[in-house]
Amino acid sequence: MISVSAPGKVLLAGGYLVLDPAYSGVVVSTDARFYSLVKPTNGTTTTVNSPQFGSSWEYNSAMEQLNECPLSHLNHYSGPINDFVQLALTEVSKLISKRGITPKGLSITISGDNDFYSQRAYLNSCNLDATVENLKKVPKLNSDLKQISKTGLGSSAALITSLVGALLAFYGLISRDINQNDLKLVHNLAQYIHCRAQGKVGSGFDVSAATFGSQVYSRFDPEIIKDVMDSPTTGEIVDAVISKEWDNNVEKVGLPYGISIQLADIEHGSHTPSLVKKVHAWKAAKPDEAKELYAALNNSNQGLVKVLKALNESHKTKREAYEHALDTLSTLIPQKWQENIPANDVIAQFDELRMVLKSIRKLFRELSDKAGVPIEPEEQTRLLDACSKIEGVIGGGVPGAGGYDAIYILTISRMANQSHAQTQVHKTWLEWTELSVSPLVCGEGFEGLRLENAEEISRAMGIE
Ligand SMILES: Nc1ncnc2c1ncn2[C@@H]1O[C@H](COP(=O)(O)OP(=O)(O)OP(=O)(O)O)[C@@H](O)[C@H]1O
Ligand SMILES: C[C@@](O)(CCOP(=O)(O)O)CC(=O)O
Repeated sequence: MISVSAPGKVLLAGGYLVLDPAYSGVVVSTDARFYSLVKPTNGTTTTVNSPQFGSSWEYNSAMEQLNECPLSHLNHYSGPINDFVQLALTEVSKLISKRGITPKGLSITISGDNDFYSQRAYLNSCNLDATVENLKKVPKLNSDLKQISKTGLGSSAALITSLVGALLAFYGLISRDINQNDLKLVHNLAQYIHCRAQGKVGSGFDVSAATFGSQVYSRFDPEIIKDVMDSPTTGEIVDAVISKEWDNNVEKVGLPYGISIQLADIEHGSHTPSLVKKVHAWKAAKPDEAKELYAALNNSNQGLVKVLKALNESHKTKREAYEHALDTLSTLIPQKWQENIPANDVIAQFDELRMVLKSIRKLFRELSDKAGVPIEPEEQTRLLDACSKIEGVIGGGVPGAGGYDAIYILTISRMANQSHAQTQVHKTWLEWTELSVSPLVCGEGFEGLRLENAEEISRAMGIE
């Protein structure tokens, strides 16, 4: 028995730009994770159980036979066909057969931490407000969801990455201590499967975060997988694609010590592909204007990378000044920070972070105006502005493609306890009436793919 997990993601900066290899994005991996548990059975069938979807999918035979009758789906006894799961199984089975391994009968269970799915309906049914305290009381890996509504953490990318990782580890194609080469293999295979399952080649930052954790990401060349997107594949083809030289770039950078991320799911929601389509239409119609705005956004995004690195470095080399900055700024409203800069250069770095987040938001609003797309809609502006007036709040924004989906806020908070800033941000959300704002419990996880204690995960999933 083996269990492998992969985290969710929040794209702090780089929405739209990250689709172009010339630009990079800053992505934070969450401590909300997706878990895949793989158990050998004596039989020849492969069963995948998803307690959260209330579904099981049974495949007609051992994975090697699936290989002979690709994608056949004999006994689908509860729930609709799950293209994401099915594609992961078939493509992995082709690869392991090609590498000379005989597949076994398996029982697989997949579950995501509660934050991947909105718990609103569940809390409502228990007459509870959407507060972090109440969310913490929801049973782990809640399978009593009243409806499946995603919160934007990238459930499908984390699901595919954890499943691919678990199967490759089970069959010994990656080692159990998961080294860099193993991560590359999982990344390439999961990225290819995820693109194929989605029917499009996105930037892939979600699979990259699920594999490598928090990072500065620039994308791979879509040409690497373009040819195999629609055509039938064999083990040879899958192996050739994942063995290519992928040119994606991953630089590990996380949130500096003492900074935590607060996430909220906004009930309204937006359809990401429509936003992307409209932005691209504007870009095609006004190439010069778009070039200029993308350059400015890139400048701010790079500024974010630079200041995150500088703060991480200061935490190592100027510990005392760093701790002093945390103590000072956690009690001040952001607008007062600049007055304290002369006394402490780490405060200047925190203030720079505040300014760079503001400038990214400003440029996203400009993009909203110019492209006629609500990337930071006015309702979100009002909510973010209200949060940005709280002591100890650094700033925030709309993650990923923006829209009405979600917001993130960075606060000064030492890890262990709930800081004043966090409490006030959550209070603001609970009392907010213009939009329905529901907090997520997770924070940054930093880590990517991880081998889990299979017994513990099995117990948490309620499996004997
Ligand atoms: N617990 C689960 N069990 C089975 N399948 C799941 C589970 N969670 C997600 N999936 C699969 O992932 C699909 C959702 O993928 P989709 O790309 O629409 O969402 P997403 O990855 O959450 O997107 P976003 O980037 O907005 O967070 C579902 O239709 C299902 O096939
Ligand atoms: C707009 C885009 O750059 C970001 C989408 O991010 P999200 O799914 O909204 O977190 C698209 C992409 O990178 O695939």
